[in-house]
Amino acid sequence: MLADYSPVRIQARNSVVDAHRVDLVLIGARGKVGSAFRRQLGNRQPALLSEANLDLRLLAGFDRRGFAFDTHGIVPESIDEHMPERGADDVERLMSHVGRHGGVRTLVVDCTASDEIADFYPRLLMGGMGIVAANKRANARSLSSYRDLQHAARERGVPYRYETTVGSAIPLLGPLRDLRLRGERVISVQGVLSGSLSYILHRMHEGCLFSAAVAEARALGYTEPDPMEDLRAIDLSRKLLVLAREAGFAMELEDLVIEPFADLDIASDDLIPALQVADAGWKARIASALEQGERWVVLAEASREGGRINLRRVPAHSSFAQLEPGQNLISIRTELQDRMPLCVSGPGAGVEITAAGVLSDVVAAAAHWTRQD
Ligand SMILES: NC(=O)C1=CN([C@@H]2O[C@H](COP(=O)(O)OP(=O)(O)OC[C@H]3O[C@@H](n4cnc5c(N)ncnc54)[C@H](O)[C@@H]3O)[C@@H](O)[C@H]2O)C=CC1
Ligand SMILES: N[C@@H](CC=O)C(=O)O
Repeated sequence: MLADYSPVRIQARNSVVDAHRVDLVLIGARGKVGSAFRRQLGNRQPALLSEANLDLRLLAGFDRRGFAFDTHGIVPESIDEHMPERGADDVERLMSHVGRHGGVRTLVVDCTASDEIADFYPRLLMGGMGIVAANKRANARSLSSYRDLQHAARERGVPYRYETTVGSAIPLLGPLRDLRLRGERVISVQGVLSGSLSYILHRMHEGCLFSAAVAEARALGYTEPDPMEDLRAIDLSRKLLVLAREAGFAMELEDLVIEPFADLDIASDDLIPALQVADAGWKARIASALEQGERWVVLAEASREGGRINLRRVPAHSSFAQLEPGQNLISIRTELQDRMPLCVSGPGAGVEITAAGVLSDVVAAAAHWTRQD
């Protein structure tokens, strides 16, 4: 289970240098994104050491059921077999323990969809730990708690990155931040921001039934752990809120007008059969749009005045209607890019691509610390 992690010195340009060590604590370690992240981390560790002087060690990993912790570092792929059961209060103990793990820079990587874990962020940042999150919850709370997190990270000089929370691995929040730093005011953002809804609608326009399309999106790892969060546009509203705030709009959830994609009252463990009640209705709506040369898309948009999410019919030749299944497209209008808005596009969901985005954030977070040395 343990890797041989003696202190690492590496050969670089005819001299020997110490690698920059960063310890990782992975939460949601055996979830879909967490597992893919571990595989990718394990594959990249040697190259990151030799090419970027980064010694990224997996110090701890845990999920709802178990945890593993070793000060020497854990081989990322070994967690599946070696994760003793955890007790109810272990998260609290583990977080305190990690906080005391003196001297070494520690980065908490949150691959859960958990409010309980998001509650720890202020303490982690104020305690000098960095955070990389695929979890959207913390940034989608009140504007003041969003700002407090930004402030805590800045004050303590620790990295806080969450690029994958909007548009998966599409570079979106970073470029938005760059626009703001150079003083370019964003006027509005608009786009197809949900990977699962993009996939489901695309498949329905190809003739797939609604319930079957949802089942496919779930099997592909595009949906949230609870797919109803996608269908009710709850996940999408979190994304829009984060995107709007990163664009510089002082936005609260109440400023968004949200039309759920499918507002079914389902309290069943057997979700897919329960969704079949909506199959016929969707079939008719899709047929009617196609007959008129149109397609349905779920658009999310925000400006300083507010935001909205709704299902719309758009001409079949328009950019939003032409997306591949699961693809996102975001158009950003700024003072300097108004007539020709800045557009970014790419896969909006998917386990491997999201894990790759998390790994990019981890590397960027480690590089943030490296620059302070
Ligand atoms: N699948 C995708 O395309 C994308 C996913 N994300 C985000 O990634 C996150 C993870 O998604 P998945 O891997 O699909 O979910 P998942 O359900 O497969 O995994 C979640 C993991 O978190 C753990 N967990 C939940 N609550 C916990 C708690 N209180 N303490 C410790 N562990 C806890 C679970 O045990 C599980 O290991 C979600 O926040 C999702 O929104 C973000 C961008 C894209
Ligand atoms: N459920 C999300 C996945 C990424 O956050 C989506 O459908 O976009």
